[in-house]
Amino acid sequence: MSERGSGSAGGRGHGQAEGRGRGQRNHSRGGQQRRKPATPPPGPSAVQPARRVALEVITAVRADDAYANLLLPAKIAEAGLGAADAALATELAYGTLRLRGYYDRVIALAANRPVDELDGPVRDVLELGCHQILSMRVPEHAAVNESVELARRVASRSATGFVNGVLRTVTRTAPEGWRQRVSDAAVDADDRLAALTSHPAWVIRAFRRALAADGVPEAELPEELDRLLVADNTPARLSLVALPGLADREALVSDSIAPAPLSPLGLLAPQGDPTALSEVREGLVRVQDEGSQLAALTLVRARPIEAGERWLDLCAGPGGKTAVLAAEARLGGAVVVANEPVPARAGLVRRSVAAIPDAPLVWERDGTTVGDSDPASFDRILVDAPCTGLGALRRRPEARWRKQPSDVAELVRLQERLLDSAVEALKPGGLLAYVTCSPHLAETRGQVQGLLRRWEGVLEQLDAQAVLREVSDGRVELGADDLAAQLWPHRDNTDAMFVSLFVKR
Ligand SMILES: C[S@@+](CC[C@H](N)C(=O)[O-])C[C@H]1O[C@@H](n2cnc3c(N)ncnc32)[C@H](O)[C@@H]1O
Repeated sequence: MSERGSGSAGGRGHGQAEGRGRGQRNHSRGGQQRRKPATPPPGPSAVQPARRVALEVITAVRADDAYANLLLPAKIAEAGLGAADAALATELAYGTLRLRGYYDRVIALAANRPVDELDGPVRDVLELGCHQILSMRVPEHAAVNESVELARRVASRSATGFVNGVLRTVTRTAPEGWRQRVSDAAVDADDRLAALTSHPAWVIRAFRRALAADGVPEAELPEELDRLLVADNTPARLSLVALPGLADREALVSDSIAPAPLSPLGLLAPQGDPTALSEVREGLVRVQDEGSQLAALTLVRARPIEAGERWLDLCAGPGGKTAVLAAEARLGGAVVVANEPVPARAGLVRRSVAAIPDAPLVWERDGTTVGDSDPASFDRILVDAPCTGLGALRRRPEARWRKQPSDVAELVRLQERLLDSAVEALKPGGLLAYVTCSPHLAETRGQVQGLLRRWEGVLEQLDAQAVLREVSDGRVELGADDLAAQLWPHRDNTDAMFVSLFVKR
């Protein structure tokens, strides 16, 4: 660390209390000095429930691989938080998980040691404290004092002094000053971008390649990449889908709910509890990113539905696209089979379609075997394959830290096997949509090239871009002159969904 010994709060075992005024020299650079120091470490006191809930979620994500979007609502309900505290807990947990890569750099500088050397619970408390100090308008004394109190509860007694010292050091330099220090400490340009935007460097490289392949000229790549990384760190809007034939989208539009710009089924609502809408409670309106709606509609609207068609959603869990397919199929007289091999997720698929009359049959099979068990059986198949999920970072705050580059090859192999199985299960003349919520080229355009090579003379690629333009009334912004379509958060305000379409000869 270039700042070693320059007055950081660390430099000793974190179990040792940091005496006030020692090791706390100012790190700020010209004009960025902070006003007054935070108050001294408090004695035992109550922790605000929102902070306690946020810390429990952050710790469970780190230690138990929990999913924040599933755990947080449960913890909020368990703690009986009201709307304001629930919103605060959400900002604390999601914001910290999203930006922890950046906060770890700040902590390493402030503590003068790599964060890997810290005990997990201490690191969690420090990251949560940094989020409040550097990104929220929480008064410094509240952020520091409550963090010390949290440390008292989850770590050793001596860790409280360490947490107090590190966070007090953080408060002494303004947020812009920390950005400068983190930038100065980076080893190269990609490391700097990774640090400042809180993305793993390998993800940044994958995004750069995907943007280039999507037609972004080299000179525009840095700015376009910046916009994408910023969009990833901006919480997604609450996007809803009104299931066709079951909910009247226009009737739901109000002062606070607007029609979504791209999807003919979509609505945009203010952040908050979607179940405040009775149609959401009844399962007629569902929370779903507009990009996912467009992906499902690409398969549906590629050509008119003929009564009696059989459709297969090969990788259906948790059932978001299944619900759209099932509602559309019902209107056109088609039937849907949804397949999801993970039993708990198959349960979610059943729930997602429970409100739809003639709900789809749900199989719990390995999708790679369906081509053998049910050859030439379906008129349309959606393969919304398991993927790295790198296109949905806005909505899944911790997802960027979960995957490793080594995961990509295994996922690509599974996607290939699922696609081959789907081609076998498709009737001649049938339609196949291959979709991922990842822009990684190995999972998108690379996968399409391989598929067309393996099934030369059998599969023909169709113009998914043209279908998407028609579905969105020309409003979707697409890049490369290609048959497949790549959506982007910074351009389309959707997840980075990749959508491709094929017909079997
Ligand atoms: C990207 S998600 C699908 C999302 C879903 N289509 C939706 O819109 O809600 C991929 C799903 O594929 C499932 N999956 C994993 N391995 C599979 C396999 N061998 N066969 C079929 N599905 C599989 C995962 O459990 C996961 O639920």
